[in-house]
Amino acid sequence: MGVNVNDALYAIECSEVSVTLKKKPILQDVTFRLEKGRIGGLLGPNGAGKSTLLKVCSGLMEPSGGAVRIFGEPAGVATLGHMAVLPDRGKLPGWLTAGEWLQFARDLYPDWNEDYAEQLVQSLRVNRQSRIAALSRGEEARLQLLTCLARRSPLIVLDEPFTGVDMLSREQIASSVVADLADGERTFLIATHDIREMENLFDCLILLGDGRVRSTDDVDDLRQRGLSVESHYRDVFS
Ligand SMILES: Nc1ncnc2c1ncn2[C@@H]1O[C@H](COP(=O)(O)OP(=O)(O)OP(=O)(O)O)[C@@H](O)[C@H]1O
Repeated sequence: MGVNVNDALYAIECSEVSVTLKKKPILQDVTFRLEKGRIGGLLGPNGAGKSTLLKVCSGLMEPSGGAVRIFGEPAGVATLGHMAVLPDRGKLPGWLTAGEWLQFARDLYPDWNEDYAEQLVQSLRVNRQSRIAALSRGEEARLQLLTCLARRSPLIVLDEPFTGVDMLSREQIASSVVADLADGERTFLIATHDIREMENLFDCLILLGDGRVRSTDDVDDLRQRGLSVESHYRDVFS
C-alpha cells in the first residue's frame, strides 16, 4: 500500500522510539504525534538527541526499538519521497556554482517548484554565480534551505536551518519565507536553538532532554497560561 497523504491525520507518529549507539542510549521511549498542517518545534539542549530523532523520522536511521509512521506508513524509502529534509551539517558539492546546483536539484526532485525556487533565490539572496566552495557558512545554509523549501513536499524536516545565518536574516527567513509556506497543508518539524526568532511560527513543541521527551505542548495553550516558548523552555530545562 502506498502513502496516502490526504487521508492521514498525522504527518508523524513516533511510538516508543529508542536508539542505542555504541551501547549508549541516545533516545529512550520517544513518543509524540505531529498533526498534519502544523509547525512543530523540536527543542532541547546540545546532545539531547534532536538530530538523531530527525534521522529516525526521515527513515535515514533505523531505531533500535519502537516505530515511526509518516502519513500513516512506516518510515522508510517509500515515505522519504514525501518529505524534504535539511540535514544537520549537510554539504553541497563545492565544485558547482549555486546556479549549477539549483539546475541539478530541479532535475533531481520530481516535486521541484521552479517558480517558487526563483522567488527564493531573490528572498534568500542567493547568488547563482558563486561557487559553493567559496560561500560563507550562512550563504551555504541559505542555499540548502532553498533546496528544501523549493520542493512541494507535504512534510518538511529542518535540522538547524539557520546555522551561521545572521540574526536579522534569521528573523526575515522565519517570518516571511517559512510563514509563507505554512499554508495549513504542509507540515514542518524544525529542530532549532533559535527560539526567539522561531517562536511565533510554532504551533506545537516537542522538548527533548537526555534522549527523552520532557514535554509536548500546544503553543496557544502555553500562551493562555501566560507562558512564552522561551520561558517554558527555561522552566523545563533549568
Ligand atoms: N554515530 C554516533 N555514535 C555514538 N554517539 C553518537 C552518534 N551520533 C550522535 N551520538 C551522540 O548522541 C547524542 C545526541 O546527539 P544529537 O546530534 O542527536 O543531539 P542534538 O540534540 O541534535 O544536539 P545539538 O543540539 O548539539 O545539535 C550525543 O550525545 C552524541 O554524542
